[in-house]
Amino acid sequence: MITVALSKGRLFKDFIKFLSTKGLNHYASPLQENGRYLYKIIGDVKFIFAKGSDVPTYVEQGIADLGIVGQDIITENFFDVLNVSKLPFGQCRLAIASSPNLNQHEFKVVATTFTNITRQYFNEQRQDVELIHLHGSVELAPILGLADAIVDIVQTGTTLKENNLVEYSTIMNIQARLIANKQSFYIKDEAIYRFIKEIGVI
Ligand SMILES: Nc1ncnc2c1ncn2[C@@H]1O[C@H](COP(=O)(O)OP(=O)(O)OP(=O)(O)O)[C@@H](O)[C@H]1O
Ligand SMILES: O=P(O)(O)OC[C@H]1O[C@H](OP(=O)(O)OP(=O)(O)O)[C@H](O)[C@@H]1O
Repeated sequence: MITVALSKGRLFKDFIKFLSTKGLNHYASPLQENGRYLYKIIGDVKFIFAKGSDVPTYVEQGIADLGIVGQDIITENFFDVLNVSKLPFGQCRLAIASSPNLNQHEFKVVATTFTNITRQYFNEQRQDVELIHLHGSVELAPILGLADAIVDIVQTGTTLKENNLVEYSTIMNIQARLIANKQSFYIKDEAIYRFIKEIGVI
């Protein structure tokens, strides 16, 4: 038995679609059954449903052998896990955004959930900014004057557009990643290989 930690939000929906397009309905169908279940065993795979930012913790600690998580989460935080491969879903980007017609080089206060990535970016730009950490609805910050700009995830661009904000720069492109516990990857190599081959990741 191997354990796979899944993000239970957007990436979960994307993963189900990914499984369906590959004809892997023996996984997709039971996974999408309604309910408040926290894990599901399908054949010899146990899927656990966690918050995206907690997925690498379950993998790092060896509770899960594999995990599916956004690149943003594993870049923002250091986790001692194996970054096995990219997955063909969850595409989005981390971008600097604010009201139109401003000069990015004059931003002094930036609000974001991703303070580590943002700090590194502005350090590399040699631009001194104060960071404000927010947990969500980050777009409110420049609108209400809490910050000059934000660094946040942009996918379709709808949230920015509907709030009269524009993108200034892309900081990083993001997609889902398959990660693995370092020990499991060697100890449970056969079972892990069977699963990742079955879902067509290698
Ligand atoms: N529009 C988007 N907004 C946020 N994340 C997105 C978006 N598009 C793709 N992603 C990716 O999805 C990941 C979030 O996945 P998911 O929603 O499954 O996580 P979650 O933590 O369970 O959800 P939530 O944070 O909404 O509770 C992000 O880390 C990012 O890589
Ligand atoms: O470009 P778009 O397709 O509009 O997607 C981007 C929006 O989606 C995410 O927010 P989410 O819905 O997760 O809410 P949150 O801001 O409260 O975290 C992200 O933080 C942006 O606000």
